[in-house]
Amino acid sequence: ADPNNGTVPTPLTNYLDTQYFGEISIGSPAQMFNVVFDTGSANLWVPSQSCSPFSTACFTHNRYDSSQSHTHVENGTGFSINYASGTIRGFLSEDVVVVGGLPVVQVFAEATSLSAMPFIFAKFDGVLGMGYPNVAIDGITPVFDQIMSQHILKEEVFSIYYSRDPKHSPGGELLLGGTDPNYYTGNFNYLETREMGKWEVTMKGVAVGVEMMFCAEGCTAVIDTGSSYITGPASSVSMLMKTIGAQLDETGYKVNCETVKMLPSVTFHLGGQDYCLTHEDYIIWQSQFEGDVCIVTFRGLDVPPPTGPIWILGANFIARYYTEFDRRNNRIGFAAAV
Ligand SMILES: CC(C)(C)OC(=O)N[C@@H]1CNC[C@H](C(=O)N(Cc2cccc(Cl)c2Cl)C2CC2)C1
Repeated sequence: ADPNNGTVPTPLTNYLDTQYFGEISIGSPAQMFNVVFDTGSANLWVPSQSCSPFSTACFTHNRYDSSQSHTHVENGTGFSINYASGTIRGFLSEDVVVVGGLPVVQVFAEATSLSAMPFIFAKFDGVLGMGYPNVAIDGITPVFDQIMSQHILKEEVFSIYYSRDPKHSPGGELLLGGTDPNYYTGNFNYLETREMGKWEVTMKGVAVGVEMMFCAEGCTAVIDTGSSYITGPASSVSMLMKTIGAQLDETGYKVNCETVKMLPSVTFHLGGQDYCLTHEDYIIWQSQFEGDVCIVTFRGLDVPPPTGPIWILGANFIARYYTEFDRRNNRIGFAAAV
């Protein structure tokens, strides 16, 4: 009998409200890795033991050593990902991957070069993409698809809880096969995924306070558990930041901490519902020795057509709204997070 009745939890660590990751193992005997469960991508990669000696980001992270695993299967096909934020290059291998105690035989990438930016800031070792197969590079079947084909999950869904405060424990939870009532209240509101095969929905507008300011004619919102912040078209975000009196410096937007209490809410109109973020949700208040710093968790990012222009709703949105990703019905559900 399955103690979890067809659901599989993985506790997540919350690093500074910007990186949420959980532990998986690869190989036999198990080699442990911390990975971001990223709905914005669909591949699994971890740093490789055969990393180039010049890749600093590799040596500060756990590395997979295929020579130490008796379930490793050679593949060797080349692999590379160009993120907006950095690049990784490597080659494919196959081995047993264990997520929440569930083993799957999985093709994944061993990264032999990781761009220093931004991976030297990463507390996690790698990325486990939770996106649809058609987003997967090299046409590799993603981990969640391999798990669904075992027909052991109660429902073909997974849900994500991100805590809002690094001091809470756990920092979050990935639940395969269902939703976890410990982490949400009220009912779910569902939105059909816009384009088959991506975790994105149609957004009907973005309001600041009571005033509709952006996306009034409709736009695309990507629900991306692997992004720290909310991003929108650079012009829209800079107008939004001007409205709340935020200044842009080399690390992002900041506001004077004295003004935080008076900041307006920002509301996202999704599927007939209003999803409101208050300053509590979109300001990260950091007390530093030279005084408090108040970071605004919005970034401008212009994604070129045909994909863009898009808004990306990342960790700070998900921390407020518990999210269910439903592969059976191709829809996303939101409920108020506890
Ligand atoms: C087109 C395609 C390549 C599939 O696009 C993507 O994969 N798009 C990914 C979408 N989700 C966020 C991913 C990302 O930016 N990072 C880097 C990152 C994020 C937060 C904090 C840190 Cl420190 C870092 Cl390094 C990966 C860790 C998830 C890119």
